[in-house]
Amino acid sequence: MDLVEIEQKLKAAVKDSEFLKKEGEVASYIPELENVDKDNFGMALTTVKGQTLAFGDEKIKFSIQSISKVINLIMALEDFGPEKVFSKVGTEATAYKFNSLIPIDEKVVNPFINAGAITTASLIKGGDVEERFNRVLAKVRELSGSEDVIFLEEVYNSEMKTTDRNRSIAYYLKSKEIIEGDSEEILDLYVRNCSIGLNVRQLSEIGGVLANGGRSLKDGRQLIDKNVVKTTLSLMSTCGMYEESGRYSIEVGFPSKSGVGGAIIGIVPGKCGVCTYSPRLDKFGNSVRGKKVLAEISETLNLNMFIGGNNGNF
Ligand SMILES: NC(=O)CC[C@H](N)C(=O)O
Repeated sequence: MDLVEIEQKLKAAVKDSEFLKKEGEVASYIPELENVDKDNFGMALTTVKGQTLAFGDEKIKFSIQSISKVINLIMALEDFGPEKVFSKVGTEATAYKFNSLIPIDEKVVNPFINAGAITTASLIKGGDVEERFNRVLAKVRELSGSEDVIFLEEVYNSEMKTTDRNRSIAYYLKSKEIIEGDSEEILDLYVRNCSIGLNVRQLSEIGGVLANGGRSLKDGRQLIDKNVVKTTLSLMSTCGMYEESGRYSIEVGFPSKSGVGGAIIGIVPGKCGVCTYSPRLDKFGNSVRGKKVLAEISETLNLNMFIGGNNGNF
């Protein structure tokens, strides 16, 4: 399939999803997240050859929110290795909401709920919060191949004022000795990471690197260790879409991660990264229109990992 054909299929999927334009609600528990045009829609796809196609509101920057959980995990694994990381967070899915305290026992059930990502944030090396956050920003810039990744201060301030639930999670994790260090600082880093601002093109480039076994799309340099990529993508496919992960996997069939800002990043190993942005969410916190578009292109572009046959012909 050539790029022109891919482009046609993407456009068709966007058009076919138009009937969902008003479906779902924008997240309001972080007040600043309501401050967007609810009908925005953008998408991008980046092949492992480094070609990117982008449509719609492709220039609009939104907060990465829970997609930062992927970055937290990658950095924790690189900084401390799997043994330490998986002594603190597990590898199994949960039926509880992303901000629940229930899936915390000896460890947190997985790294893709808030408690898990607060834990992995605690395993990102650096001196103070500033230094650690700068490392995270540098990583996102490197992976997206773009310096124009920003910190959305209004989103950060808005969440910091309303983040009682995450604050209680951080203190609870400290009381269980799952995290070490200052709970407030770890919470601060977690929320800063959620407030990173970028667009669909930049996120799909990150997806492209993950689809390329962690190698740069520009010069083939290994930007993320291969084993870290393997672990991250496995967990995304089983836990990336919260308590909807199983259903989503049936319908879409490749590792993905969503955020309450309205974005979804998807990775089709060996083929492409893809990103949708549409801020209206379902009750689980996943973008309604994003899911529909990804389900359609999974079929029309043969991206479903669980279907063999003609799947290699991307
Ligand atoms: N699901 C999400 O995107 C959650 C991220 C958000 N910053 C929170 O902690 O609640």
